[in-house]
Amino acid sequence: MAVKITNVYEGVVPISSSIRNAWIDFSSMDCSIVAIESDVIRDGKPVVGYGFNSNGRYSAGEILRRRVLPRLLEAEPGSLLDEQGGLDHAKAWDVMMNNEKPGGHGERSVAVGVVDMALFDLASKIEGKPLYRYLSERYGDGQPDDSVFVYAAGGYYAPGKTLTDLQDEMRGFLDLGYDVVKMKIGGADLAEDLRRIEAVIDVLDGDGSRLAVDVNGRFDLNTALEYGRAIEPYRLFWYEEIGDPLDYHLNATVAEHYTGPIATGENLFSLQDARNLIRYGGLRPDRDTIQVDPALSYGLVEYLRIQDMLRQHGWSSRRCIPHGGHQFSLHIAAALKLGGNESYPGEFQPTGGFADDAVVEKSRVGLTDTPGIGFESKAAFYKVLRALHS
Ligand SMILES: O=C([O-])CC(=O)C(=O)O
Ligand SMILES: [Mg+2]
Repeated sequence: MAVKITNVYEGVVPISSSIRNAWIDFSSMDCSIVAIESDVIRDGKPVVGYGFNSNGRYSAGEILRRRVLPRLLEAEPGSLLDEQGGLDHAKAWDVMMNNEKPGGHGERSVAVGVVDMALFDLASKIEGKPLYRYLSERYGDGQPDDSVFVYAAGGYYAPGKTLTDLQDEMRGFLDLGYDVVKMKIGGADLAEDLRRIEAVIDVLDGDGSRLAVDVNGRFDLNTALEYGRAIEPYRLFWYEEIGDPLDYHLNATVAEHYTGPIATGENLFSLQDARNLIRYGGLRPDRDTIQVDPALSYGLVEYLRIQDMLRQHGWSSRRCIPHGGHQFSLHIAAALKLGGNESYPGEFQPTGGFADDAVVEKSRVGLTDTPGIGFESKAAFYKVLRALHS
C-alpha cells in the first residue's frame, strides 16, 4: 500500500529560559515543530509524524514554509516512496534539497532535520514499531541496544546562581540516576571556573572523570591551551567544543597538547563539515567524541552518511554521543550502537528529554515500545504537537 502525505503543519514553540553558556543566553530561544499527516488510518485517525529542531538553533520557519515543505507537498507522491510503497527517506531528502546549492549549511540543515525526524516518526508508526527497532532493521544489525548511556547536562551560568546552587543541581542529577554530569565553562574567568569545577568534583566524590566541561566554542587558541593546562590534572570526562566549531586547526593544536578526551561537533551540520573535522581536527579515535546532532544537521539521512564516513576513517560508532538530549537521538543511539546520548534533566522544556516515565539507572536509560519516536508518552510536549493539527 502506497503511503501519501496529505497535510503538513508547521509551528514554533518557545524553549526560552534565563540560563547562559559561554556564548549565548537562552532568553529568546525557540524551536520549529512540524506535524506530517498521512492517508494511513489507525483507530479511525490519520497517522501523524512529528519533528522538532533540538535546541541551540532558532526556529527555521521561513525556510520550512518557503522551500522545504512546499517541495515535499508538491512532489509527485510516488517520488517519495520505496518499492514497497513505504516512505523512502533518502528520496524525500533529495526532494527537500532540490535546487539548493552545496555548502553554507546554516539554518537550512535545521529545517530539513525537523522534517526528516517527522518522516521517520511517521514511517515507524505506520509499521507499528518503536523507531529504534525500525532503524535497527533497516540500517543496523537488527539487534539494537536495549539501553543507552546518558549523561546529565546542565551547570549553566544563571543570574544569582551560587556554587552551592551548582552543587545542588549536580546532586539532583546523581539522585535521578546519572553517574556522569556536564557543566559550562568559559563564561567566567579561569579562577572562577576552576572554583566551579572543583565544587562539582566534590559532589562527585572527588572523581573528575565523571565531569564533562563545555566551552560552547568560546576560546581562542591561547585561552584553550591555558584552560587545558589548568584542567588536565582533573582527568575530566571530556573538554567540549573548545574553540570555534569550524576552526579545525585550533582543535588539532589543542589535541596535541591536551591529553584528556575532547568532544565536539554539535555545530557541524553536514557530512562535509564532519569530514573536515575528521580530516583536519586532530581528533583521536581512541578517546574523543563526535557530537553531531541529527536533528540540527539535515536529519538521519545525513547522519547515516556521516556514520559511513566515520567508518571509512576507522572510527567506531561508539565514539558518537549526539548533542541535544532528545528522543530522536536516543532511538538512533540504540539502533546504530552509538556511545550514548546527551540528556538535560532540567532544561529545554517542553521539547527536550525522554518519555515521562523513563527511568535512568547507572547512567543508562531504556527504550520504550511506543510506536515511532514516542512523543505521545511525553505529555506536555505532545499537547503542543497535537495542537498543531487539531
Ligand atoms: O548550551 C548549549 O547550547 C547546549 C550545549 O552546548 C550542549 O548541550 O552541549
Ligand atoms: Mg555543547
